[in-house]
Amino acid sequence: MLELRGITAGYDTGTVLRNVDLIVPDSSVVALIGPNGAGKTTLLRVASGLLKPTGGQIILDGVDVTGRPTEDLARRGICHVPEGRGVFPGLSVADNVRLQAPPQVDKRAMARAAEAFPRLGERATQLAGTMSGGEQQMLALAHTYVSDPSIVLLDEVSMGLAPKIVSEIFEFLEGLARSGKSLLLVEQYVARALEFADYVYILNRGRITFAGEPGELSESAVAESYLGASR
Ligand SMILES: Nc1ncnc2c1ncn2[C@@H]1O[C@H](COP(=O)(O)OP(=O)(O)OP(=O)(O)O)[C@@H](O)[C@H]1O
Repeated sequence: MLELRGITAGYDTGTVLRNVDLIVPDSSVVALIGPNGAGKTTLLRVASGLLKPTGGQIILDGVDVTGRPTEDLARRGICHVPEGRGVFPGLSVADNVRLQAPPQVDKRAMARAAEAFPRLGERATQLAGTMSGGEQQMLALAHTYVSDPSIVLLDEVSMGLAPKIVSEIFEFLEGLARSGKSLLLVEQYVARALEFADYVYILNRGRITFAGEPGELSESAVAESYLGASR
């Protein structure tokens, strides 16, 4: 279980997150939604250790891991798929997959990636940067299968992709969830994310304005939280 307790964080330009509490229970899907600039990406960066919070704690399976480096959190089972895919465009698909894999699965890494997305298997020698946007996203997502994490942080993984590819990606994520992994999902397709999620948090201007089950959330509450941000 991942617990973010009273997280305050930001950049040189100012504080973005203020006293944020969020829990990702074991084997559950948590959706984090909110308007542009609310701080969703910043919160995922804190959760994976890429950004150190200025206040609060990160508790992973009961251990306080606040301030630990991102490699340490990765070893403890956190896998972050960042916004914008994060593949190495000048390397082949197979080399990208090998780089993502922990040493113990290195030799089986490409076979596992192809199990997750057969299209990657057909394109093992192609340079990642020459693949379509959807294929590059599959490559980034293969990481979540190959490295066998317990908690997966997903930042707008369907962004800018055709509906058919988005469906394929959601099917993959549903498979991950069924296999017992926990997901923390930042997603622009709010309705789809809510359908899939066990719990939902709304973040608005760096504060949590709703935490609960999707069924407790009315459409008007979602709309209000988004519209509220632009006032
Ligand atoms: N590296 C950075 N340096 C300075 N400010 C940043 C940095 N990254 C993000 N910010 C600022 O922090 C605030 C929150 O950004 P963040 O990307 O976390 O929001 P978001 O909810 O993910 O937005 P979006 O839905 O548009 O991706 C914004 O005002 C943004 O300009």
